[in-house]
Amino acid sequence: MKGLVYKSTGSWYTVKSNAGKFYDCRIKGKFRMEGIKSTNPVAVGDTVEFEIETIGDETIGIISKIDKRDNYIIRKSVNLSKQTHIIAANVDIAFLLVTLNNPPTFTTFIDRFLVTTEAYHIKAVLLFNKIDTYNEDEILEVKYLAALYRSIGYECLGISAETGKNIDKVKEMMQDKVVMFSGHSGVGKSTLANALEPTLELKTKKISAQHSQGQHTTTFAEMYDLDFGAKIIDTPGIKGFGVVEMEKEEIGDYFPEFFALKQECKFNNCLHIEEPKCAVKDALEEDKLAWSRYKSYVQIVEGDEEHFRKDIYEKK
Ligand SMILES: Nc1nc2c(ncn2[C@@H]2O[C@H](COP(=O)(O)OP(=O)(O)OP(=O)(O)O)[C@@H](O)[C@H]2O)c(=O)[nH]1
Ligand SMILES: [Zn+2]
Repeated sequence: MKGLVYKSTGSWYTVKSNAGKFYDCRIKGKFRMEGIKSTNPVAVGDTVEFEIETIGDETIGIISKIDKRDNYIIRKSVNLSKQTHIIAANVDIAFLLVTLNNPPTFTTFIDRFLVTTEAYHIKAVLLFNKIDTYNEDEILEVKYLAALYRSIGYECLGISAETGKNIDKVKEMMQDKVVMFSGHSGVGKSTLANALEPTLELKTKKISAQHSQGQHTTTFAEMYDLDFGAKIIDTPGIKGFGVVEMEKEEIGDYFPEFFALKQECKFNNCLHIEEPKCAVKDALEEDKLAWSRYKSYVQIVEGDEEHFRKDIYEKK
C-alpha cells in the first residue's frame, strides 16, 4: 500500500493510506537513505510503501520502502554531531512571515531564509503580515521590499491574519500543496494558521500539551490536513530551517540575481568580494542589485554561524 507520513517519532510513524485511513507503522528492519546519515530514516512528508500486519487484535503497518524525495529539511542532531535529523520531506512551499517592527524582520534574516530554501530546492514565498497596522511610510517600505524580492523572482503578498486581508489569496497559493510557515516569534504564524482554518488550533494544542509532559521533550514535526485542500507541516520548537552546510563558493549560487551574473565575472570561482572585474560588484555600483542583498551575502560568506543558529532555533 502507498501512504504519506503525517508524523514521525523516531520509532512509530503515522501514515495515511491513499484511501484516507491512518495507520501506526514501524520500519521493516534497517534501511538507510543513500548519502544521508540520519537519526530518523522516515520523515514527515515522505511517501512510503507499507504492508498491514495483524498480530493478535493489533493492526500495524510495516514500512518497506521510502520514495525518492523532492527535497528535505535537516538539522544537526543535538547529541550526535555527525548525524542529522530530517525535519520534513517533500515540502512544496515555505512561507516566511515578515513584519516590519512588531517584531522587526531584518533583510539579513529574510536573505538567510531564502538562501536556505534555494539550497533545499523549496519554493519560498514572502508574506508581509500585519499590514492592517502600518502607516503610510511603512506601507511604502513593504512595497519597496516586495518589489525588491519580486524582481529576484520571489512571490510576495501583503496580508493581515487578523482582518483576513488576502487570506483567500494565501489559500489559493496553498491549494493541494504541502506548506511550512517560518518567521520570528510573534509575526503571526499561529494567527495565520487559525485564519486559514479555525479548528486547527484545537488539533495543535492537543499535540503541544502532549509534548510538554516529559522533561526532555523532543519535538516532532506533524502534518495537518486543512479542509480547503492543503497540508501544513507544524514544527514545534523549530522556528526556521536547519543549517545547511555550504561551501563559500556555492553561497552566491543561492542568490539568484548574483548567480545570473556569475558567467560575466572574470574568475569563474569569483566570490564577488575582492576579485577584480566582478560583474556582481559592477552591477551593485550601477544600482542594478540591492546593497542589502550584498550585505547579507557577505555576512554569510564570512560565516556568522552562531548568530544564524540563534536566529533559527528557539531558546529554551
Ligand atoms: N494587528 C495584527 N495583529 C496580528 C496579526 N497577525 C498576528 N497578530 C498578533 O500578533 C501577535 C503574535 O501572533 P502569533 O500568531 O501568536 O505569532 P507566532 O508567529 O505564532 O508566534 P510564536 O508562536 O511565538 O512563534 C498576536 O497578538 C496576534 O494577535 C495581524 O495581521 N494584524
Ligand atoms: Zn564576481
